[in-house]
Amino acid sequence: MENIHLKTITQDDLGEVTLLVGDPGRVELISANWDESRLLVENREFILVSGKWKGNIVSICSTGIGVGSTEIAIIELIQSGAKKLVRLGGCGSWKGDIAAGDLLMNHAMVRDPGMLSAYVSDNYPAVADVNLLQEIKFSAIQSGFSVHTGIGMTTQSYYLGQGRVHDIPNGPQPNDDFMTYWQNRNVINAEMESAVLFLLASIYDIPAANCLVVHVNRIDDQWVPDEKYHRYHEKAAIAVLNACINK
Ligand SMILES: O=P(O)(O)O[C@H]1O[C@H](CO)[C@@H](O)[C@H]1O
Ligand SMILES: O=c1cc[nH]c(=O)[nH]1
Repeated sequence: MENIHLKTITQDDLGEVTLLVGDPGRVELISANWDESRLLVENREFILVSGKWKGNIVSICSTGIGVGSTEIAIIELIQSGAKKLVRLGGCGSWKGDIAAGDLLMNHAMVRDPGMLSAYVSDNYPAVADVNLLQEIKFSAIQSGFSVHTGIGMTTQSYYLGQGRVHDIPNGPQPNDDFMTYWQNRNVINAEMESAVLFLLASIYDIPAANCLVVHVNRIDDQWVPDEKYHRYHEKAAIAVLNACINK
C-alpha cells in the first residue's frame, strides 16, 4: 500500500529495528553516530533515516508529539516493512526516587478513554513486548543507566492532561487529586506516544517497547539541562540498538 506521508520509503529501506523519537531533531543527533546514514523522508514532522550500526541496517523516524502524528508514522512504517519498533522518547517521572536523567521503561500504559478506539475497544491493554523490554533493560543497565520499570501513562494533553497549570483566564485548573490518584496506583511516569505504539504493534503482532529518558521529575520539578539531555538520548539509543542487533 502506498504511504500518504512517508511517501518515499520502499519495502527494502527499513532495518531490523526502527527507533521512534518524538523530536525530529533527535533523528540527526542519533543517526550521526552510525557508520552510515541515508535520509529517506523529510515531510512535516516526519524525518526518517536508515543506516548501519555495527554492520546491521537500522532506522530511525520522528513521530512528532501525540496520538495523531504517531499513529500515522507507525501505520506507515509497519506497512512499509518495519519489523520491530522502539520508542526512544522523553517523559516526566511521577515518583520521587526516579530522577531526571534516569531511564524508564514501561511494560504497560494507562491511556485516556477513547484513545485509538477506532482500532480497538478501551479494554484492550496497551502493553510492551516483555522479551524486548528485558533485552533493552539489560543493555541499558550495562551501559551505566539507572533503569526503572513500571506502568506509565500516555496522555493526549501535555498541560491539563498531565496535571499542569496553565494561564487560561477562568479556565479549568488541574484537579489536585489527579496525579495523586495515579501515583497511589503506581503509575510512575507520563508521556504522549507509547500507548499508541503498544496498541498498534500488538494489533499487528510485531514487537515494540519504549525506552524513555526522564526529562523532568514532577515531584521536585528538576529538569535535565538541554546538553545533558541530548547526550542521554544518544547513549540510550546505543543501548537500544545493541540490544536489538545482538540477537
Ligand atoms: O521527547 P518526545 O519523544 O517527544 O516525548 C515527550 O516530549 C513531548 C512533550 O514535550 C511528548 O512527545 C512526550 O511524549
Ligand atoms: O512531563 C513530561 C515530560 C516530557 N514529556 C511529557 O509528556 N511530559
